[in-house]
Amino acid sequence: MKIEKAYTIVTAPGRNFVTLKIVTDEGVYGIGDATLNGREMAVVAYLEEHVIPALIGRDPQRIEDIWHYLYRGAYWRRGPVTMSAIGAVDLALWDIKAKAAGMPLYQLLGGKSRERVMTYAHCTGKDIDACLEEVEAHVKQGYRAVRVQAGVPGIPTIYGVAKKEGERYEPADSDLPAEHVWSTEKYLNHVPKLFAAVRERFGDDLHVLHDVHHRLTPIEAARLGKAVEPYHLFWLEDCVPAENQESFRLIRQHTTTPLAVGEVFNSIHDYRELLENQWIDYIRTPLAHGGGITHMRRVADLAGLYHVRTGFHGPTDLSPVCLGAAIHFDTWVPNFGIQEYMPHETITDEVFPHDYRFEDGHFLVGETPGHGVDIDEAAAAKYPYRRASLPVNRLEDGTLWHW
Ligand SMILES: O=C(O)[C@H](O)[C@@H](O)[C@H](O)[C@H](O)CO
Ligand SMILES: [Mg+2]
Repeated sequence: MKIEKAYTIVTAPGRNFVTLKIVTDEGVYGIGDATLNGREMAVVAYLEEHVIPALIGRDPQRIEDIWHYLYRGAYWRRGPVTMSAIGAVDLALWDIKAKAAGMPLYQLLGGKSRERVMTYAHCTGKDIDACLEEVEAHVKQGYRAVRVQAGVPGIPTIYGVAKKEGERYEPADSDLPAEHVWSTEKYLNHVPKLFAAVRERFGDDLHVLHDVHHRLTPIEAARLGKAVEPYHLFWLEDCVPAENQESFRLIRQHTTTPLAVGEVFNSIHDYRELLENQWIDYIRTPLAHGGGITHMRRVADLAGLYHVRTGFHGPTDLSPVCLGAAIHFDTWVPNFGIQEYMPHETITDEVFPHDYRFEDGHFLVGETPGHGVDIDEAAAAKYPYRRASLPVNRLEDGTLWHW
């Protein structure tokens, strides 16, 4: 079998997505997700100029060798653009291998470790009461786990909270970055009240998660982790920027609140100290940004040594291709924790037909050979790309702040 051609498809059904399609001389093809929110065209350029020409004529079944050719063989290693490009190739190649074998991807990985994949939903509100209503609606739909984010008095816009009630939030919502105002003091004084209210109304069994989006310093994160211990969160996510892995030593010394990190990571080396020192509890890197299945299963295995579980990123800015592949991975991986789920818009689902199903707060993996997600190229062509950016944050005095 040989790779005959490969090309990128950029489409914006609701939001931007980049897809890589690899076609073989035997007619079997595979697709991978190459979407990097707000930096889509950088990955397209990397794939078209540096990756696709080097793939033509290769045997697509040699996934491991192609991965190392693109990673180890490159002078410039790692980074989100490179690793998303490699991730897209890897997902497409696993799709091809599973199709050629006539197996759903989870079978090729080693078979089912569980019957269904627990997901968590996003519940947001302009204030605590509005957020509680969202939780109520999701519990009624069968969710066992919810991420809660509510507006904070005195902060005009909070990332992760929908602009209008009943709407979802879109991370990249303007041509150039919108500017948000951030106040750590107001946030830290308010947010524990949200968890107290959730526990009071919904009791102890519901899994409750929260995302800090990297806004705190280590000692502030320690204070928050400690303050919310009575409400036993499933996890506290991205409480500090994580370039300095050592920050987590300090946080861990102060709190038993479980910590999740990694949606902006792309390499096993980003995790090494965090895992070896047992400073975190969940890894978040999606397959599409972490070099695909070939690399992320190594990260998951390393994590497993330290009782750390997976909790893959699953926002609307990863395409159904990444989500579909993740559901196969989640069905197989021994140390699975939870899968994030922000439902895609109907037009997104129409462009990306898939066989995974959502039922009663869980995903059920499909049985179609491959990862079970396809792209309708004619439908994709109807939605042209438009630049969209994530916001930036400034403190109340104008200082540019962390993501
Ligand atoms: O789902 C999450 O946990 C997130 O933090 C997202 O809202 C990201 O910020 C977004 O996916 C960036 O592209
Ligand atoms: Mg997050």
